[in-house]
Amino acid sequence: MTHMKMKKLLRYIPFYKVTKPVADLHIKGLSMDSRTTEPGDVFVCLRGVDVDGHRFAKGAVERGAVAVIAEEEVALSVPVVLVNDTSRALAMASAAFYGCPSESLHVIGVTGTNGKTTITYLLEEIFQQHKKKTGIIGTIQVNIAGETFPVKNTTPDALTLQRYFHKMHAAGVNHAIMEVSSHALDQGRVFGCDFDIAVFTNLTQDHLDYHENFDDYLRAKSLLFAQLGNGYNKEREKFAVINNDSPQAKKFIRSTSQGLLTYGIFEEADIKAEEYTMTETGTAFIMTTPIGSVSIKSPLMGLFSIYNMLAAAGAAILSGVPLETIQRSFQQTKGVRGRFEPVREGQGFGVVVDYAHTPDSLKNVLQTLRDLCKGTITVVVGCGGDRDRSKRPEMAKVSVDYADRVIFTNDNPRTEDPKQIFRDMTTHVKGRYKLIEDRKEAITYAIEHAKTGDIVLIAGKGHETYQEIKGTRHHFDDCEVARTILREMKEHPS
Ligand SMILES: CC(=O)N[C@H]1[C@@H](OP(=O)(O)OP(=O)(O)OC[C@H]2O[C@@H](n3ccc(=O)[nH]c3=O)[C@H](O)[C@@H]2O)O[C@H](CO)[C@@H](O)[C@@H]1O[C@H](C)C(=O)N[C@@H](C)C(=O)N[C@H](CCC(=O)O)C(=O)O
Ligand SMILES: Nc1ncnc2c1ncn2[C@@H]1O[C@H](COP(=O)(O)OP(=O)(O)OP(=O)(O)O)[C@@H](O)[C@H]1O
Ligand SMILES: N[C@H](CCC[C@H](N)C(=O)O)C(=O)O
Ligand SMILES: [Mg+2]
Repeated sequence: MTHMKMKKLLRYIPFYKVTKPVADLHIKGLSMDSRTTEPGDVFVCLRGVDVDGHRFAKGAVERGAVAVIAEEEVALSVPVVLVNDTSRALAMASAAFYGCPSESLHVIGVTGTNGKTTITYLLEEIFQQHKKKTGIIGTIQVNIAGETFPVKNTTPDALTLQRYFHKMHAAGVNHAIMEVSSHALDQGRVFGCDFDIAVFTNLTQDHLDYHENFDDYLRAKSLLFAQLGNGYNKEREKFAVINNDSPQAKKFIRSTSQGLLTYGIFEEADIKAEEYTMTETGTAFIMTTPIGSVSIKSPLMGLFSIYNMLAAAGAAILSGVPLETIQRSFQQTKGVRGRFEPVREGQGFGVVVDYAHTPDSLKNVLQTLRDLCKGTITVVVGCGGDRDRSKRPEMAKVSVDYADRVIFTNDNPRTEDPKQIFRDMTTHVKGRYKLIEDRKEAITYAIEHAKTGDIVLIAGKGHETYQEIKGTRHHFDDCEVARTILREMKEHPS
């Protein structure tokens, strides 16, 4: 789509008031950033977390914006469309501008504190086995039928998101799988998106820097289920796939009026894992489902991986995938980059890189390692700067409670002083840890002190390839660093 009539665009925005007639106005695009606005664009003023986009409306008009969507009157030479909520208006306008592409895609949204990326990749593998063309949007990257794009956010802004859906549609993708963050739900980034299936993983502490409290975090997450079925396409049935073992399951179930499929291990559920076992090589269980039972063997480790497989299986079954395909896919899965990823250079101890950056995920991973480890467990971990401060002492406590040796180090201090982050982390833990600010030094120390049968967990950064310090991103990759150290040790044994 290269242009559209403003009149048509406005049909998708339910309530608005215009300051000047827009009947004959042709628009060439939408913009939410005055720095990149182009002639013919409609500029949408977003009330940001840092600044108020209304301040930039004039600048956008100077760059050629032909209309502005705003929440308050702004004195401009072009028509201003007044709405209650510009974020949601942007989402609807973006969907309209790109021809509502999500309506013609089979869209699966995954939300929850942990497991989103993993489940989306499990689903990508299943659908590819099922010979579907996939598009995936999430923390690691966007991948549209094999073409990849770097990401700034786990869930992109509404305009970028609709552009990706449009690209998917044009590339012949039929299955779009995406992570939906609580920030995205709160800011209406996915408001213009017609989800067919919404998956809930779990809800534990994170992001309380952004959300006022845990209830506010829950409310944001539940919006995905509340908006299920609100799209224009009423022909296809919509489903919520809910983890019934989560203490919050009922609240999510109550948020939707659409179909429901539950999964779990301990509570009653439509999809259940029974007789599960865990070994050094993975997990095995019997998966009972509404379409039959199947025996699952997978290289994925830990109880949390079983939950991720059940969630993926739920969405896949609702998408018409046979159980045998799901079974084969779980057996052959390569896992996800930076999620419980082993680094093997022939050393006699284990090194695992994992993206655990919340108290609950760290606990899950350390518990899983405890069951596998014959020796001692060392954890190398830090807490991100400019993020939830209240999770810092919790993550430190989990480290000290579940690992034998604890090394606290930097993990993207961003604009914060690392020493303040360490102070926050260690207020309630006494002794039993070592502080090594430089992450490479910390990893080196952990690996050099590991003995046969031990395990070193390097947590928090997973797939990330940078360390952000004072606004600058320096190249840093946990797997790469660990591999280099292990190789040097092999070449120069001391
Ligand atoms: C805190 C937060 O959520 N920030 C997001 C938000 O930016 P913002 O509200 O701060 O925007 P702003 O800088 O205040 O600007 C407001 C408006 O003015 C405009 N502007 C600004 C300056 C100017 O000169 N001209 C102009 O027009 C901006 O384009 C914007 O439209 O909206 C942007 C567009 O959607 C996001 O990219 C940005 O994410 C930042 C980068 C971020 O770090 N977000 C994190 C916290 C986040 O969203 N994380 C979640 C979850 C991660 C996970 O757990 O997996 C995610 O989905 O990534
Ligand atoms: N179902 C789960 N329950 C608890 N912890 C999990 C679960 N799945 C994965 N984890 C842990 O959480 C970490 C992050 O997993 P993943 O990247 O799949 O989650 P995410 O929800 O996408 O996270 P983010 O919000 O950062 O994008 C993993 O490295 C692992 O330690
Ligand atoms: N998407 C999450 C990832 C955090 C990962 C951790 N390495 C950190 O930097 O805190 C966030 O931006 O909050
Ligand atoms: Mg993710």
